[in-house]
Amino acid sequence: MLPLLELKNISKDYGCSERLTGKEDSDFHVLRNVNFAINPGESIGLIGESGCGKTTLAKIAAGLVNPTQGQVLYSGKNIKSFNFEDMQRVRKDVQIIFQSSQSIFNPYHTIGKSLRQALENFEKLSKNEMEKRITAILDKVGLDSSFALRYPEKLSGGQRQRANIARALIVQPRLIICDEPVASLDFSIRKKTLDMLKGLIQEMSLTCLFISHDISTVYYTCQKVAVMYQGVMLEWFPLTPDRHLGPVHPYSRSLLDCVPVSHPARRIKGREKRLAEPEQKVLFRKGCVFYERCPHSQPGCGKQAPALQPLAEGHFVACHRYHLQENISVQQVVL
Ligand SMILES: Nc1ncnc2c1ncn2[C@@H]1O[C@H](COP(=O)(O)OP(=O)(O)OP(=O)(O)O)[C@@H](O)[C@H]1O
Repeated sequence: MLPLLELKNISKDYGCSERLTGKEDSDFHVLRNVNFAINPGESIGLIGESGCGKTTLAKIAAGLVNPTQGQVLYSGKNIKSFNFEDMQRVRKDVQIIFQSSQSIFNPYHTIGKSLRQALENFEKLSKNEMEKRITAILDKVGLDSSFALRYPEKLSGGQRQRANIARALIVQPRLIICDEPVASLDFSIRKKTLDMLKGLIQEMSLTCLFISHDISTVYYTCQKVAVMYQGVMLEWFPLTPDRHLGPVHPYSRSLLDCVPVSHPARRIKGREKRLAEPEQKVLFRKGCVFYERCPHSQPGCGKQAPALQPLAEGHFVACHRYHLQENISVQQVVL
């Protein structure tokens, strides 16, 4: 199957002010050789801690930011070769739901006017058709038509995030990128909003890239998970109901350990040690990016970066533990 969206060897550097003075290595490397593909109808979760480059990846995927290196393929075609009309199609087909709905809406426009503007960017509809689309989408996200006449400040955080979801879905996209869509919401409405989003993804047969720092949210909504650390993909694993192994990379497993467990007997001892903060941001170097924080690091890990290699069907991991120590089985390493 041809992926709907594919990122090939994507790197992104943000130049520092020193770059103007000619010091090229002062670039800030946010993404390094990231490969990513999403097939039509798939829901993939992308997890990693704050600042690892998730939003940058999402913006590159949506064509909002250019990568420093690498290619973005939409339906198999490099978007660099796209003309204005082709790019408009990508902008319509790929919509992002950002974490905070606070700054998404113009405070001087009603929700209805903002939704209308989103539609006008891509479709020529009569006034009547537009009003029908607005009422229908508000209804889908659980808001009645009176919300179209309200200003954003008159909505609660949860209602505004629903309106934000309506803004992304009203143009009938093919792929939605949900960038921490419930992180800014109260715990009491997170599950309800996630349920609604999950239902709409199924109902509208959408392809979904779900970004979160919380592995449990992704477990709830996706079929595959990609784990990123400091701009490098460390693991890809499937979330099938009969999964035996789950994630195996030490970083992915430490993310799993962060999920609150109610039963004291099932809590993991030594969690604080495994999740110790790095003393400083690790800049890209030869070895594994997780080397300094890894509870299982060996001298070889600091010298050579591990490649993302297959471990089982649909499961890839970039860790020397699995690929250098060939005499150790995966089960032995994980247990
Ligand atoms: N336009 C920019 N110019 C310079 N640096 C940037 C820019 N955008 C992002 N960064 C930096 O790139 C790094 C990755 O940012 P990004 O927003 O992609 O991370 P993230 O994983 O989405 O974080 P969070 O979960 O907190 O949103 C951060 O250190 C950020 O400061």
